[in-house]
Amino acid sequence: MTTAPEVSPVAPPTPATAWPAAPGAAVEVRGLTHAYGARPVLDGLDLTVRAGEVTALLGPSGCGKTTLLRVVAGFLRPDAGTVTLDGAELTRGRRVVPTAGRGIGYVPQEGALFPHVDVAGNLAFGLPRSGWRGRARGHRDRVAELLELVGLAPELASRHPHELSGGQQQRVALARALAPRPRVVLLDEPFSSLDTDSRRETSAATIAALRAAGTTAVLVTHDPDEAMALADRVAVLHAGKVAQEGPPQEVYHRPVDAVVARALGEANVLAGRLVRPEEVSFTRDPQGDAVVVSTTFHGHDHVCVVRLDDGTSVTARATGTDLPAAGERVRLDVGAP
Ligand SMILES: Nc1ncnc2c1ncn2[C@@H]1O[C@H](COP(=O)(O)OP(=O)(O)OP(=O)(O)O)[C@@H](O)[C@H]1O
Repeated sequence: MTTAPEVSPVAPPTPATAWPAAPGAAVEVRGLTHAYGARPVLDGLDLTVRAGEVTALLGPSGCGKTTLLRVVAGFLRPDAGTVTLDGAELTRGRRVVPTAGRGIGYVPQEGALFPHVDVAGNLAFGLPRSGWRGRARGHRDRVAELLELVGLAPELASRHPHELSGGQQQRVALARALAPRPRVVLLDEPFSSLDTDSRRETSAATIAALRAAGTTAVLVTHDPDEAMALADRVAVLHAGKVAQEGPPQEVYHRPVDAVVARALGEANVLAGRLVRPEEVSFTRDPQGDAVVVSTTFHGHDHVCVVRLDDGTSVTARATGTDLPAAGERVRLDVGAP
């Protein structure tokens, strides 16, 4: 059962309804610990989210990504640790700044929109409530601006959520989260329910909108390709902590351990050295030291599993049409792709 956090408000850092564009903000998470009953999920987790950047949180199902987002958003009170936004503490001991006072937007996987209200109504929900006179006009302008920001046509303002595609719905959910000009937006696997084409298009539009708004973002995903393609930095969660954080290239090519290496994609660990499948090449050779176990076609390339004579299994990526078949002998070379 999920229980509501006991919220003992401390003064929010700034009003959540600030109309002028807020600068990007950095979130600092220190020593965050949370257990559901006796089961620890976060265990002294540290994470820095840099201002104006997109940080992807990557990790397998159940590793605590959503739990971390819920703590940062203020939906869940942690057992221990601190969260600060722009240097202002959001948690202080067992007291927390309420969600509404944090200046943080949240985009869940799906189903975030109010079904009986049109798009304009959904967006208006995220807008500041101050200034009654001229508000309708101001809201109309802002709704148009928000739709443009997320790459949606202005005519969609009068549609209801069920008259939109899944990708369009997620863009409206993002626009609504951006409406009050939050300093940070947290996105919890926002593209997971979309099919491949819509996913690519929606994720690109989402990142473009975040960058245009200059909003700091945390994007939860368990897809390493998505994390590396979309984010400025990637943080890999493992065993309740951030195992490694850094730019995608760095985490991919210089993982701190095999767990991080595998979180970012296929990896071979040979005699203590990490080798990515694209760094392994092989040529047909009856005198070679390995035999092909399987070859799987992936459109852009093939993934080949090859077994060395000492029993070590190695995964390689290969392009071309004349590839050795299962059972053929090959010679392996390891080097830069
Ligand atoms: N309210 C809750 N009560 C008890 N256990 C929970 C609760 N919420 C989450 N958990 C458990 O805590 C662990 C972490 O869950 P969390 O949702 O944070 O993981 P996640 O990394 O976001 O997973 P996914 O990628 O599948 O969404 C899981 O084992 C989950 O079953």
